[in-house]
Amino acid sequence: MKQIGVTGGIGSGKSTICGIFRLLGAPVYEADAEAKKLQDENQDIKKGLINLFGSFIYFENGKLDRKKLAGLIFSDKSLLKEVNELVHPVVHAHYEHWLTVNGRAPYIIYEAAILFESGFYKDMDEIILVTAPEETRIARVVSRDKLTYEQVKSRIQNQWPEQEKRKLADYIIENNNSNLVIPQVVELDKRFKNNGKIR
Ligand SMILES: CC(C)(COP(=O)(O)OP(=O)(O)OC[C@H]1O[C@@H](n2cnc3c(N)ncnc32)[C@H](O)[C@@H]1O)[C@@H](O)C(=O)NCCC(=O)NCCS
Ligand SMILES: Nc1ncnc2c1ncn2[C@@H]1O[C@H](COP(=O)(O)OP(=O)(O)OP(=O)(O)O)[C@@H](O)[C@H]1O
Repeated sequence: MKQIGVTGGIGSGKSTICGIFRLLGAPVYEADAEAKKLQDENQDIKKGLINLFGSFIYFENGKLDRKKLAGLIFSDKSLLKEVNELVHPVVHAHYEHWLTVNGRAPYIIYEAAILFESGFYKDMDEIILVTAPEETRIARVVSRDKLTYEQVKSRIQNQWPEQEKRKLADYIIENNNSNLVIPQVVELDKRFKNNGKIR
């Protein structure tokens, strides 16, 4: 079983691409979505975040105030690092467990926005980078999440520049508004199912 990492900057289209892999039968682990669930449920993360910020970072119903956390960490690199160091080991342990259940498929997809930044790319057999021009990505996220241009920019400033990611990627999916993405994903799916060969 191959572990395929899918990454890309904010708004590049990772989730959209992973949705196509899922339709083709691949198990997909969504690290960012799982991180959000674990921030609400895992007691070690909850205690750690309350220690760092105070109990106001959680709502009374026990859910994390993500908007508040985002406002604090994306403008402060050292706080972001502390939060990452708290959350990432728990997500990785959760993923290892998920693999024991889903690892019988020919390949699995591990989707994460900060696969390179976290260092977890080293555990992957191959890496797909999803790309789109920065202005396109910002426009997509502003429209999807109702964030401001500046809020999206501050997240981009905490992610590796595209040219650094390109150097470490095995495959690149161009998800601009002119390339068709489904054929690019279908070709990669064939390759991964056939052990690297295109038939
Ligand atoms: C800080 C949080 C609560 C803000 O929530 P919010 O709903 O506003 O944003 P959302 O989760 O939809 O993230 C949108 C995008 O922001 C960017 N982003 C998120 N976390 C990070 C981060 N730690 N570093 C850099 N960029 C990030 C990504 O491009 C992501 O796809 C949330 O982003 C979060 O939980 N981040 C941690 C995710 C994580 O650690 N993932 C990796 C697991 S190994
Ligand atoms: N080729 C495309 N053309 C037009 N819109 C697109 C395209 N690809 C993705 N989108 C839209 O852009 C937005 C961002 O895509 P998606 O959520 O897949 O990105 P992501 O990389 O997972 O984002 P994030 O890092 O913020 O989680 C979504 O609203 C999606 O529907």
